[in-house]
Amino acid sequence: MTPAIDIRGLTKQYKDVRAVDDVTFSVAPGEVFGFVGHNGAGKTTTIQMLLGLLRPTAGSARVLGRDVVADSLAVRRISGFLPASYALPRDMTPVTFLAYVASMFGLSGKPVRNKIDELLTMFDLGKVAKKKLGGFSSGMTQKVGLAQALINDPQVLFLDEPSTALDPIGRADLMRHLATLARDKGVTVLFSTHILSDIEDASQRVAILHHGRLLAAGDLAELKAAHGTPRMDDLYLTLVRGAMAREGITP
Ligand SMILES: Nc1ncnc2c1ncn2[C@@H]1O[C@H](COP(=O)(O)OP(=O)(O)OP(=O)(O)O)[C@@H](O)[C@H]1O
Repeated sequence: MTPAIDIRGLTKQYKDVRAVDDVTFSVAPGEVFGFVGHNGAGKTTTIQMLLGLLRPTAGSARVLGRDVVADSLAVRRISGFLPASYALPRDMTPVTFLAYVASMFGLSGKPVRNKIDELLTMFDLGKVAKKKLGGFSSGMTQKVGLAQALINDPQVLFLDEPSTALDPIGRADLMRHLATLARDKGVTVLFSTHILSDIEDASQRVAILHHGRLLAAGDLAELKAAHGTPRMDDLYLTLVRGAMAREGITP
């Protein structure tokens, strides 16, 4: 099966920092894929390269067959993106903001109004649909962020640390939404996180990044079995300690 996201030797060198170092993995169509790493591991840089927002120093990547450098506009058209940090326009409401994002994709009229209603219901934002975004809590802001990422009915969804601002109920709801999108609509989801329990709840397959390098990628159950670690946090610690030992760093 052709992967939905295919990353080969992807590398990003900033002046003196190799933020992403020769990373290779793929994501199958319709899966919720977990992209794990500590703060500064290179998750955001990778996602931005996949969306054509940053140019790789080396390597390549394709999203549904489109090259992320040569065909970045096409990639963005079929993708949804929730950045790790962003500010919503304080004077807009969820309705006006979602209509605005839709207009960036050239979408308007009744189909967009229906889509906005669907997203407001999905994220339980109906009661605040006409309230100014300036007064929203971080959890509600996150829900509006997720709604905007879905306005264009994306085939691939990139979520950069989507659960960070959510409380336990919001987090469980998010994981349920992601599973539903993948199962019912065939949406491919790549979400980054450093919250290991999110991965266990949502993903069958994962990639684990450490200081820009891929420590492991594949089926989570198989990785746990291969390393004799029944839990995700044990697997993560085992892989990180192994990497540190190879680099001559004592924990
Ligand atoms: N524009 C930049 N110039 C120089 N270095 C950068 C730049 N952007 C990111 N970096 C560095 O690249 C590395 C990877 O950063 P990145 O934001 O991709 O990590 P991350 O895994 O998303 O982290 P977090 O979970 O904290 O968001 C870090 O060392 C960071 O300081």
